[in-house]
Amino acid sequence: MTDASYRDAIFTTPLDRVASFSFDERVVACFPDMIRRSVPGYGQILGMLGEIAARHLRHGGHVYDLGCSLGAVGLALAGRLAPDAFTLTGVDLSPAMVERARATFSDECPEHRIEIVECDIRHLDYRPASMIVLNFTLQFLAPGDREALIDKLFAALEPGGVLVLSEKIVAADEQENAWLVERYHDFKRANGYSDMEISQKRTALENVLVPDTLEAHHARLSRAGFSRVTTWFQYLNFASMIAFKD
Ligand SMILES: C[S@@+](CC[C@H](N)C(=O)[O-])C[C@H]1O[C@@H](n2cnc3c(N)ncnc32)[C@H](O)[C@@H]1O
Ligand SMILES: O=C(O)C(=O)C[C@]1(C(=O)O)C=C[C@@H](O)C=C1
Repeated sequence: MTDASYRDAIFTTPLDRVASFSFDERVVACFPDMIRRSVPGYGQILGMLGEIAARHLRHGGHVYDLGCSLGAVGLALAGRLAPDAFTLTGVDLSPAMVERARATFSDECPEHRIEIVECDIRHLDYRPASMIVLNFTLQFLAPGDREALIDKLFAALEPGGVLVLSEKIVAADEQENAWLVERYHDFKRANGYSDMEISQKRTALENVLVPDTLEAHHARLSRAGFSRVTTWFQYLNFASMIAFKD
């Protein structure tokens, strides 16, 4: 990374009132550490995205990385594919994320054709694309806005294109869900988060990150027109799907 990345200590002190989570400067400063310690399988998903791109991306095709944060998906693709293999547009709404992502790409892979746009992914004018990635981003959109975005992305994809969708998920069965969430909290504890940090972050994410069930994701993708949807990764209550357009 271009700038120093700090250890996530955002919820280490007790707060009288926990504000809603946002991707502000404090989060940006510790984001690489936060996401690796908070998302089970995050590094493995990034590694596999390079392989999926190598397999499914048309040579020279365009990629969208929606909610790109600091550009981890673009970096994974640039690490796996030659500069002439693809062009990529990373999109994020957070100015602090965008600024650092731009600096990272110009420092780390200046030969790759990667641009970062500061924009709401709901309002972007999409050009035809061969691969679209939503790596833990759809979950932050209001539930009522998700279907329209997926429909728009289906329309932007070329025939033969793929959409990769990674999300925190909820299980429809209450007992199953409780077990997954408990083990997820164990995962966070094992990664150095205290009970207080876990509980305050959970409060901060209420109504900000609203997870869907895997079934709801599959149904939405099918309704949009994707001919096949596969859940290729799941680790506790985090999953990644790939949807194919004929
Ligand atoms: C969990 S992070 C994504 C992580 C990133 N994709 C990665 O793999 O490292 C979610 C990102 O989505 C962005 N975001 C949320 N809602 C958005 C929207 N409507 N338009 C654009 N970006 C959005 C946030 O600013 C944040 O950077
Ligand atoms: O910490 C949590 O509970 C999470 O859900 C992790 C999660 C995510 O899934 O996007 C939440 C916010 C941060 O962006 C990083 C990771």
